[in-house]
Amino acid sequence: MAFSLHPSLDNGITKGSASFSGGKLRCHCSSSPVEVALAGNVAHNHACGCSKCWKPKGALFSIVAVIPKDQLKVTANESKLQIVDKTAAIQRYACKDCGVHLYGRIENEHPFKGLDFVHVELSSEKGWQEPQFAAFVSSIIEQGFNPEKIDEVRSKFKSIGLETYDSLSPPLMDAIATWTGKRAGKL
Ligand SMILES: N[C@@H](CCC(=O)N[C@@H](CSCO)C(=O)NCC(=O)O)C(=O)O
Ligand SMILES: [Zn+2]
Ligand SMILES: [Zn+2]
Repeated sequence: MAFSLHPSLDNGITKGSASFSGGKLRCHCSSSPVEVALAGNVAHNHACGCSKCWKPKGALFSIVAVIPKDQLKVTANESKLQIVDKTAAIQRYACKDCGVHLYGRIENEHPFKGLDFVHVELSSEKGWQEPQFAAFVSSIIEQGFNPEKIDEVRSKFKSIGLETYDSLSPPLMDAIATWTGKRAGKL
C-alpha cells in the first residue's frame, strides 16, 4: 500500500477493553509535555479525514473520539496550549511547541456540546475504545489526495472492518438531525 491511513489502522485494529477506566494523553514534546488526564474510556472513536482534526505526520486520517468534558483535566504545562481556530465549532487546543492537538471543546450551542474531542494515540495506556468507522473520507481529496485512488482507501477501511462515510456515521448524523429538528420545533 502506497499510503498510510494511520499507524493504528495500517496493520489492523486492536480492540479496546470494556473495563478500561482512562489514562493520560501527552503531546510530542520531549521536555515539558502537555498532559491531559481522562477519567474514563472514550466513545465514538473514529477515523476522520477532515482538514481540521490533528493527524500524525504521514497519515491520511486522524483518529478522534469523544469524552464528557467533566472527565478531562489538563494536568501539566497548560500554558503551552493555544486554540488553533477560534471560529471553528470545535475549539482545538494545540501545543504551541510540537503542534499536537490535546483536546477540542465545543463552546457554542451544538448537539455535541459537553463532549471533548481527543486522540487516544497520545496515551501509552492500552484498552481505549478501538475505531468504529471512518468519517469524512472524501475530505482527503480536498487536501490533495488523488481522487482516482479514493476507492483503494475505502477498500483498505473495509478490509480492516470499518465502514466509510463522507459525514459522521448514520447514528451520529441522526443525533445531530434530531437535535436540529427539536430546536426548530419540528419534532
Ligand atoms: N470537508 C471539511 C469537513 C470538516 C468537518 O465538517 N469536520 C467535522 C468532523 S471533525 C471530527 O469528527 C466537524 O464536525 N467539524 C467541526 C469543526 O471542525 O469545528 C474539511 O475537511 O474541513
Ligand atoms: Zn508539545
Ligand atoms: Zn475531523
